[in-house]
Amino acid sequence: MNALDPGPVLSIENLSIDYEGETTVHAVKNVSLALGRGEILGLAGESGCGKTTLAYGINKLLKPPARIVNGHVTFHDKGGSDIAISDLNGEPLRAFRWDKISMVFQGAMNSLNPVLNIQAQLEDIFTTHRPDMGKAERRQICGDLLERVGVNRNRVRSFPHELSGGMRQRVMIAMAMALEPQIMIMDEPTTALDVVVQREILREITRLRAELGFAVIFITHDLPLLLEISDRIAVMRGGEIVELGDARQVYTNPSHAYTRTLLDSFPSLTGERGDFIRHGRALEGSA
Ligand SMILES: Nc1ncnc2c1ncn2[C@@H]1O[C@H](COP(=O)(O)OP(=O)(O)OP(=O)(O)O)[C@@H](O)[C@H]1O
Repeated sequence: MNALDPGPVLSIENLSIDYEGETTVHAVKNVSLALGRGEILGLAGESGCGKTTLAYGINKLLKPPARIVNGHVTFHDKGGSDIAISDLNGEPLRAFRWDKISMVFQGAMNSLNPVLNIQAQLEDIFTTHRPDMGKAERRQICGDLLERVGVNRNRVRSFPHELSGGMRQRVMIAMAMALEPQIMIMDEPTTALDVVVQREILREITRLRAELGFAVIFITHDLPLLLEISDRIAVMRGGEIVELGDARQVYTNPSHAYTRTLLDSFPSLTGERGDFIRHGRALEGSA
């Protein structure tokens, strides 16, 4: 975090989201949260607790029957201005999404267009959002972006089916990073990948965060993984945040009984296999 600019990059105040129907589901209940600039915030909780609904709510991606029934989400731009995300619509909202906050989802790698090569798909972001950028610069940046996420730049000519799942997910992360957003929301971004590839990508994300300074909201039900990469962890249950604290404190001394239950449900957190967590960056006291 930048010591000269300690303010949050995002504030969520009393956000409540319902799915309206014959029986209304209160999916997110009165959530308040401040995301620090450059912080990795892990959002944990069992299936159905409201994590994805909250992520969509932050970026105004919800569709009916979902409805924000209360609360505000404010983005604090590094330029100093505040943007009320709930008030954005149409073109300003579309521009805001890639530019200031971007998202990567679990199935994101399958959303690449199968008939266009990677170059065309990466370039499209710049032709849309940076129309004044020249072709040569665009091409250069597309290659740079791939290298940044650990994919050889000559892969720009590949089509999605020529890449492994891990590579495609890296391409999606490159796309989400293309405009250097101040926040990246990642919803189970590595769940579909094998453990080795998952770890490599997570290492890449934490390295890039250190290099570029973006904040991350990282969503997963995999608490051990969150303990490894997060500065702070929020635990959701039944639409509410029941615990919010730094990763070490959540691991060693959770304040809510439910967090303990969640921690105990991961056998890898106990015994020798838990070593990797205790030696993790966030838990070494320097976070
Ligand atoms: N389109 C919908 N219509 C009605 N209810 C919905 C809809 N989508 C989600 N819900 C409900 O909202 C609640 C929160 O769901 P959400 O998908 O946000 O949870 P989650 O924590 O992200 O779960 P998972 O880890 O399984 O993705 C759940 O009770 C779910 O059944």
